[in-house]
Amino acid sequence: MKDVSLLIKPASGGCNLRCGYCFYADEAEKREVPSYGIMPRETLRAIVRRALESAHGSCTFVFQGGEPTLAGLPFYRDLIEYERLYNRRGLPIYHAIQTNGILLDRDWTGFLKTNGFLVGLSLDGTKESHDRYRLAPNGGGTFQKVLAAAQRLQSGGVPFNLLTVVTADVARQAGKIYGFYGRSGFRYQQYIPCLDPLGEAPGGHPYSLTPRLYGEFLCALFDLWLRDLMRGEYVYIRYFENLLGLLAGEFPESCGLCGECSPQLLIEADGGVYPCDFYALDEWRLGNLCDDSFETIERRRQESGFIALSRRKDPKCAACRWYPLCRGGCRRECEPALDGRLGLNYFCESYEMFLSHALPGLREAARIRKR
Ligand SMILES: C[S@@+](CC[C@H](N)C(=O)[O-])C[C@H]1O[C@@H](n2cnc3c(N)ncnc32)[C@H](O)[C@@H]1O
Ligand code: SF4
Ligand code: SF4
Ligand code: SF4
Repeated sequence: MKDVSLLIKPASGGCNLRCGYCFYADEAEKREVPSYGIMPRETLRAIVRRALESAHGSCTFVFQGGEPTLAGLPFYRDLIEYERLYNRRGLPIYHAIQTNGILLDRDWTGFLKTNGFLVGLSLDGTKESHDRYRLAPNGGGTFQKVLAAAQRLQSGGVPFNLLTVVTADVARQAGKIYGFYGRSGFRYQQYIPCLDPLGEAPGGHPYSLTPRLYGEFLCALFDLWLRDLMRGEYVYIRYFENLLGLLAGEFPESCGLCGECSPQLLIEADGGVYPCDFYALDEWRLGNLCDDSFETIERRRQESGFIALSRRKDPKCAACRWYPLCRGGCRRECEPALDGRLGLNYFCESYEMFLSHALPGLREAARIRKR
């Protein structure tokens, strides 16, 4: 393999929060073994060794969960030690961690800084929208703690992206949230449409995002972002950045814009491998990185038809004028797949509404960025 990139769950689905919408808690509940516990050191060692001995380019280790900080700082110190042991060819190694921020004290931020971790921090907008669903086990809100973690990252000089789940509440407050992030110096932002649990008809929860609300949210956010760009203030918003790349003929970095699922490797705490964070389910288990080579896992991925299915889109996409910028979106938004074909993306209406609103502005943004 050229570059190896692994999404690792060191604490499985274990978490110190109880966010009402958590898709991973939903997936874990649907498995025979909901939690694989904390990853044993021997498993971590085997994974790091296999990755570093198989790669011919770089190695990227992304830690996620559940809550990956629950594995504890010594786990990550051992990771660095295993990398030192097995990186005999001096390959470049990159690190990232996606966290709810609750445990991020000065020891953590110091470690993340020293070892060049890129951090994703989950914050759902203002206190009002964040504290609606991102709750501690006792039911209390977590906004103040996450804000303190963000400030600690800022003062420690650790680069971080905010990840904001676009719930129905968040969608109604684009201006308030974007303004708050701007005043707080949070210039790297990613917004993820809130997904309803697998196998349920969408729209059944107070957090459920409707296609119309999501379309309106994207339009409002885009106008604010473009206004800032025209004033010379640049804010990174991952989706808009990917659209600019697509317009310039580049390959998108965001998986849902590639036109098909990319070959991801999600590693559970027992070393088990799955094709995507959204499909860490028993029926999609591809093997175990402690025992199986990357070639074996790749062969099983092909046999499973996971990527092939993502190419069989709803017929509406083939005739759609927005396909070059939408590409049918993420497969998880096209469930249920029936008769060997994906359904129409649940947010199709949002993408049509947004792309027809934003195309002239995107072209203008591309011109401004070229100057
Ligand atoms: C499953 S969490 C794991 C990492 C860590 N516990 C955290 O919250 O950042 C990864 C990301 O998925 C987001 N997320 C959780 N449930 C979601 C849902 N139903 N739809 C979209 N994103 C969701 C979280 O807010 C977080 O940004
Ligand atoms: S903190 Fe992350 S893993 Fe934990 S419940 Fe919330 S979204 Fe899920
Ligand atoms: S389901 Fe979505 S995120 Fe997962 S591999 Fe497919 S396009 Fe990517
Ligand atoms: S806008 Fe709708 S029809 Fe067009 S490519 Fe996207 S999902 Fe398909």
